Amino acid sequence: MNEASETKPGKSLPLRVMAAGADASQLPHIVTVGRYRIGRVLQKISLLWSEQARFTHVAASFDEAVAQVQALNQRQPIDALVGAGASGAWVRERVDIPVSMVEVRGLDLLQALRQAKLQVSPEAPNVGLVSFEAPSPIVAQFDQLFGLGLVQMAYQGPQDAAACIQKLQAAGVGAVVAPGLISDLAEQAGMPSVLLYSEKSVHQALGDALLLARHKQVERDRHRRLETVIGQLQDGVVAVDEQGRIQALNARMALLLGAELQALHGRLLDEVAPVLRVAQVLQGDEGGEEVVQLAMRTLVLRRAPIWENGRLTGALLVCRDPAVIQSADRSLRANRSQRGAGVRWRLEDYVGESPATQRVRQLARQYAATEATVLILGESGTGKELLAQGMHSASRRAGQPFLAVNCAALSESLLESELFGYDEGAFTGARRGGKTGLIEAAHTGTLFLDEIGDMPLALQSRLLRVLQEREVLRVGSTTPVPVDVRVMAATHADLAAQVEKGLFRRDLYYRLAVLRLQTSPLRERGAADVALLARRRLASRPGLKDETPLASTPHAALDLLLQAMLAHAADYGWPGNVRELDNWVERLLACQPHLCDAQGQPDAARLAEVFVECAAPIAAAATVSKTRLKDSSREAERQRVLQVLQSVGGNQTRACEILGISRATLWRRMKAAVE
Ligand SMILES: Nc1ncnc2c1ncn2[C@@H]1O[C@H](COP(=O)(O)OP(=O)(O)OP(=O)(O)O)[C@@H](O)[C@H]1O
Repeated sequence: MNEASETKPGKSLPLRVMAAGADASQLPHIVTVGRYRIGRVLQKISLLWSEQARFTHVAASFDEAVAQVQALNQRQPIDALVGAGASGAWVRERVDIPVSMVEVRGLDLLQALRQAKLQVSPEAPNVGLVSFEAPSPIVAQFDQLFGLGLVQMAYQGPQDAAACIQKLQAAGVGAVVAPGLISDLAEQAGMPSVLLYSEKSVHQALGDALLLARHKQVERDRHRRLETVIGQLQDGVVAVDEQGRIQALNARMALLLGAELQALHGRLLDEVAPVLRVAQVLQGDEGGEEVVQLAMRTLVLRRAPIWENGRLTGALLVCRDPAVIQSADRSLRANRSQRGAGVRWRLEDYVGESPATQRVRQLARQYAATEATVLILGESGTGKELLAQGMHSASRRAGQPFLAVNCAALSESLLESELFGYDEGAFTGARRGGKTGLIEAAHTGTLFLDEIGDMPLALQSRLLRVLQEREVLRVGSTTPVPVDVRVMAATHADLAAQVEKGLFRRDLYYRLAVLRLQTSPLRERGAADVALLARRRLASRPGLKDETPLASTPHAALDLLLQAMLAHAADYGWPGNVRELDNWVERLLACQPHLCDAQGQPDAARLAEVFVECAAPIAAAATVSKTRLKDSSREAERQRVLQVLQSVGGNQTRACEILGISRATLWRRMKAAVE
């Protein structure tokens, strides 16, 4: 047999034959393995398949073949292998690539035996049949039945191949049918041999290899896609198989593990980074989140087992930078709090040129630049919320949520869940998934607590904890959530006096009153401020908001009316402050035609009729001392509330509109009225 054209052992021979125009790199990569005779057959037949696959031939056997296949796979991933006989089985046991084996078929065997029989000599008339590992019992039965005179023999590998030839010679075998190695050795020993495998079975093996390769290729493409996807992630991601070997990871994870991405594939993760304790998850532990130190960084590690069809097939580990989590958390909370994030006012909207107003504006501007808690004191309708919003807008928190809650308007339990939120199942009727409280929702922004003086004592303690610890505990939860919230509080009440009476916690009072603002009631701000405010309010009404100055035509008449209205209210106490003034302006607009006489001049009597509030008792009160003025105003307030409520049949919303006060103020005044 001619061995001259044989590829030198140890060299890989790429068979570069393919259809014109096809992109070779897209074709599956199949490697045929075999030396000598089987090697040549594999190369020859694979040429015929070159349009369907890219072939490389490894002309080696056993361990040498294993080493070459592995090296080749590193350079150009192999989709499938084709092997035969003992060497093929040897390689199949040792590499992680699908192998298609060249099989021996019955008819092929008979054909081969016939060919061998034709080559025996009278001195050695027997035909030998060698198979790998064990002789075939079926062939033995055939031999017995038909008296073929076959000498069957088995060999276990390269170590007993030479001995096998000697045994064949000793048994008078003149020609042998054998797999690659034995048939080659027989030829070398001068014994004619026929290859056990037919060309047909080699074709069949190549066809099977192609199917395996296509399957592998699809899997590899999927894997590549997965790696591309996880490559985009900011987090470090690694997936391991059930043994803890790295199957896929991204560049970020490779960086954290301190090695090249490619070099990490297939390595045991527990050896590379024991701190990730992957073995624990592979034992079925559900993992969860924990903080670990990796590559000199503090990371949040999330580990999860991978289950497929009820079987644990690996684990997924994700390492996150806490800074990324914090920023996501911030934006989540900010989004969540959109429900109340509307800030309408800025500090410039706090109108007034009286020294007291200017001073408040100036102080508010200074406070806006700090992070300290602010307590705003003043009567209802004097712009306390306006100032809080203004400071928020002028602070570094502008753009973040501004959430307001009126502590007087809610019952204790409602206020508690509104402010602190609750966990799922915290109480009967608690919403599924729990609820985020306003304190949490205001994270990175400002929380405005209106009417803080009305906050129940139990909640005062909880609020104090938030201010001291900078964390909030949801109702029913034991895990505090860190928050970064600036608190501004407001009250019309004399909080210091409430502290003395034990109605307000002293420690909370000091916490809240780090910075203070005192708004002035309208009656103390002087006629100029009142006129200025009234004009601004009038000018901001829809339809009047044009370029034309109020005092010129066509608004001159209106301005005249406004002046008359203010003159009429010169001694009025404005218990509802700016909100009430607003209400007056509204009334003025609505009653405008009725308020003028036939000459178009303001009619004092009609004014008095429409603006009844400043009739005798209040006007008279304006001349008495400040304290008495307050008392008389309060009395007037009470009377007016009762009067208005009566006139609207107890409809509180309507009464608020008429009085120009908030519901909380109405509620307070109603309380005072029944006391
Ligand atoms: N100095 C001011 N300049 C312009 N508008 C003002 C001023 N003061 C109050 N207002 C207006 O009066 C109305 C009530 O203001 P705001 O709600 O801020 O008062 P408040 O003191 O918080 O009242 P309450 O205690 O009843 O909640 C708002 O429409 C606000 O714009």
